[in-house]
Amino acid sequence: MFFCFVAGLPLLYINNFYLKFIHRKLARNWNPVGKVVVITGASSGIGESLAHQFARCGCILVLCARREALLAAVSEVCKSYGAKDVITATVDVTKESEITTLIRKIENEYNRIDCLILNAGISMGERLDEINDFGIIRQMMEVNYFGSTNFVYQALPLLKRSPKSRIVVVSSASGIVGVPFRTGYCGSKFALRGFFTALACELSEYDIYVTIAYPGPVKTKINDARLGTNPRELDISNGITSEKCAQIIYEATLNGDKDIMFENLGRFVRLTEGPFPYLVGWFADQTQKRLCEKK
Ligand SMILES: NC(=O)c1ccc[n+]([C@@H]2O[C@H](COP(=O)([O-])OP(=O)(O)OC[C@H]3O[C@@H](n4cnc5c(N)ncnc54)[C@H](O)[C@@H]3O)[C@@H](O)[C@H]2O)c1
Repeated sequence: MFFCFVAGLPLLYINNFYLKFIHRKLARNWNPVGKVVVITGASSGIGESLAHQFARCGCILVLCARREALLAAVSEVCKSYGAKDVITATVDVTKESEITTLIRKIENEYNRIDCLILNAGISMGERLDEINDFGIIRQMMEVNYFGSTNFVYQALPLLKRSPKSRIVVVSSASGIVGVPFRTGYCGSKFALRGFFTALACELSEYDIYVTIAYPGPVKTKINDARLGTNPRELDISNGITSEKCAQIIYEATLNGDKDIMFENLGRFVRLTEGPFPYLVGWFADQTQKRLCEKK
């Protein structure tokens, strides 16, 4: 039995590679020029870099986040980079009515969405028994999970009006492996994986491509807004830049890839999390403890 499994592994690998090839072939011919690209959490970090990346391709950008002044600044840069048009909207993704208003606005202006990038998110840095308000865990789910799932729910009719449209959700490596000090964060990102994997199946008949990105550390200001009374800071100084992260996400979006594992470590974790859960769990535990410094 074991021998059959080991001997069959290369076959499984080749099969998977073949299916990926077919998938990319079907997703092909999606030219970003003039496409309506909606990005949540576009005021800073990965979202801002994604806005720059798509602006350079002459896209029509709809940028949303909560901080109006920052959004306006991102919009100016995008215009100078060649965006065909830029709309900014102050939207808190936890507020259903604000999402609805934006979707109506996009429908009136463009009557379609070609690419929806669900990037808005917040982080945390405390153990569950250090948290003095369970509201933190709820807030994680409200922003990271319900913010993205409600947005895609409301945007679906417009996504269906565009051939081969794209949905991209920015999860995290912590959406594949549980790590300490991040129960709520991991919970929200794991949940995104389940939701969007299922949604990808449902949408295949409409020729809509769903990409889930699982970045490891990225050098952004995400730590500035982490929840908690005295949260630990995850040292992301050795992470990739947000520009690099955006470029990887952009290429996977064009390919219509199902998921994105970022660096070699991420790919290793992906391959080993199923067969070697104790090893991956121990490794994640050690790494997080090393990276998290008490403020
Ligand atoms: N930085 C990392 O190391 C890292 C690693 C993996 C995944 N991620 C994920 O990448 C995404 C972007 O994070 P980032 O690192 O660029 O951090 P960031 O803090 O620079 O960006 C987060 C963005 O989300 C927006 N946002 C937060 N709450 C919101 C709300 N309620 N409504 C609307 N917008 C809201 C912020 O205003 C900001 O524009 C997040 O989903 C995060 O979980 C980050």
